[in-house]
Amino acid sequence: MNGGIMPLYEATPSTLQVVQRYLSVNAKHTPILVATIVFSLLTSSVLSVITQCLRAIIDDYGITGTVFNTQTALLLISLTVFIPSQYLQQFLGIKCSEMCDRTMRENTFAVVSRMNKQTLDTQRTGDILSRANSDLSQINGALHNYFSVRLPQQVIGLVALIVSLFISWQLTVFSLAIVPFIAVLQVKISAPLTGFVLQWQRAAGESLSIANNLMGGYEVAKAYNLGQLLRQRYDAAVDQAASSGMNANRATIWLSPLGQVMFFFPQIIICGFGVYLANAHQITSGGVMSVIILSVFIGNPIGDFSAVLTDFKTARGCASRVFELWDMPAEQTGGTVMKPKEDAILLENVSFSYPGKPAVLNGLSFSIKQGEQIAIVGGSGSGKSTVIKLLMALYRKDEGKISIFGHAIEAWSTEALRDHISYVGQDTYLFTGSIWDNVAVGNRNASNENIQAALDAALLNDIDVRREIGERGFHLSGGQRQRVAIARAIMKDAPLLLLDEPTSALDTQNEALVSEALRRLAKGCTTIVIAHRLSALRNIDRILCLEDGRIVESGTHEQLMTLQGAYYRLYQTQEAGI
Ligand SMILES: Nc1ncnc2c1ncn2[C@@H]1O[C@H](COP(=O)(O)OP(=O)(O)OP(=O)(O)O)[C@@H](O)[C@H]1O
Repeated sequence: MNGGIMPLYEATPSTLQVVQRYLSVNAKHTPILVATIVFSLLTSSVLSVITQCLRAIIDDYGITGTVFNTQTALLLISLTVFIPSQYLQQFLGIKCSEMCDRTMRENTFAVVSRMNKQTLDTQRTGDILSRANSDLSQINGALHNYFSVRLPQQVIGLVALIVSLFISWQLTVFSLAIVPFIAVLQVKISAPLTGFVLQWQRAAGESLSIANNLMGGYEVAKAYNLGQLLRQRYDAAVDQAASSGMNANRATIWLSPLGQVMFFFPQIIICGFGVYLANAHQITSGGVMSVIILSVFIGNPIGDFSAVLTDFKTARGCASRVFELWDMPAEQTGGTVMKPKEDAILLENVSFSYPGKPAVLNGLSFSIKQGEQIAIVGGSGSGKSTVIKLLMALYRKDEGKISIFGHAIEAWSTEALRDHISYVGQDTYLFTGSIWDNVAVGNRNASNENIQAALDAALLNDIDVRREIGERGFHLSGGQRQRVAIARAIMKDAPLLLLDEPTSALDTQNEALVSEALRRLAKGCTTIVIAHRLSALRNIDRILCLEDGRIVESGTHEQLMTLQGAYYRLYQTQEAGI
């Protein structure tokens, strides 16, 4: 079902490993967990006092004929303490699960934002989103139940068990004799649950990927009438999710009646055996009454054992998927914040191939002086964009040497390197918000005057820059989007400018506007431009012609035309409109 997607884990981690990792990530929330347990203990102690008081009241009534005594007063005080104690226990339990969820979500987003591009290429966005959202929600749901209801129930059940043993160990032990057998049966039935949950979540990720395709490529999907095809794929993924979900539920359906038996069976035994013991004067009637009340508190966590198991197995499966995401290789960090030196860019014998693909760059060498403006040209798929991706450290070269502003690319801190680069691509990504917001992200310390100046320089004074531009800037034209990207780059004011066919998707009028904005942006910058229209390169300082992953010609437009080599042929082909 994963198609060509790279599996992340070689080996599935054990339950213990997943639990240990979860606990260590959330270790900082231990105090709140301890507070939950303390209030659960307080609640259970109060409950025990209440049952003891009831026992004494019933037994004393047989002797004194009155129900109003110190036990009654204690009972009333206990009931008063019980309410706030139970409130705090639940409140803290919920807070604990919410804090853990927050930590998990923050860590997951941090991991996604640091993801290595090479690994990202092999994954599906929908699957990543599903792990970062639905899997985390499943874990939170299970924890919410556990910390707010089940953990307090377990603490109360444990204290009730101790008190019950104290009142009559024979009655308590006998009534619970069946519990271990059913618990073992439940553990066996629930064994395949984690596997089903994993399949279920994977299929959910697949369906999200397909929905993502429909929304992301809406126009193409409509233009090619892909609705039905995508629907079929979506239905198949949802069918797979439903059948894995049903398998998981089938196991849990069996667990539930067994839980009920575990809850009721002890009570039936206590009633029968309790009467027998009372008749034999081995326990008072108040004692039997107390054990019956306590058995409800003991029975609650026992009866809920199946639900705890289901939640645990579900959360375990989802947590292992989330941790799998966390273990994806991150972008290389470290390196130093360098001071740019004289030389701008130097590539020596650089080779690179995408994972599992033939080499794209084969011993590529060129250098660019500071302030120089060069163009890289070449046939489709010759590796022009790949050069730009290497310079932005999105991918790491396989061999050779890349140095930027006098320092090897590996020595740079990735963030510092990118602070020195402005990039404008073919398809500009704009964030939801206004034009103003999108330009302001170019330099978070900029004044309003600076932003306005950048908007003016990018020829954006014909639009209301404060209006919302829709998701990804879809309420703007292609030319307007490009000019927003240029204004953003102007704000950044970086010394190295990388332009990857920024005008290729534009009509002539828009191209003229964007080209003028680009000319203003490039002033004083070292610039590498990948250009599709070769006739626009007449004024560029130098043109590098790429073929088979290496530079085959270099010179000005005039020089290369005179050479009548690779560039000349490209030019002729373009002029002929082929
Ligand atoms: N992420 C990727 N994973 C695998 N292969 C890739 C990836 N990106 C590009 N390629 C392949 O690498 C080769 C070079 O691609 P690149 O985008 O650098 O070419 P280009 O010269 O910019 O092409 P164009 O002018 O058509 O945009 C192509 O064969 C392409 O299919």
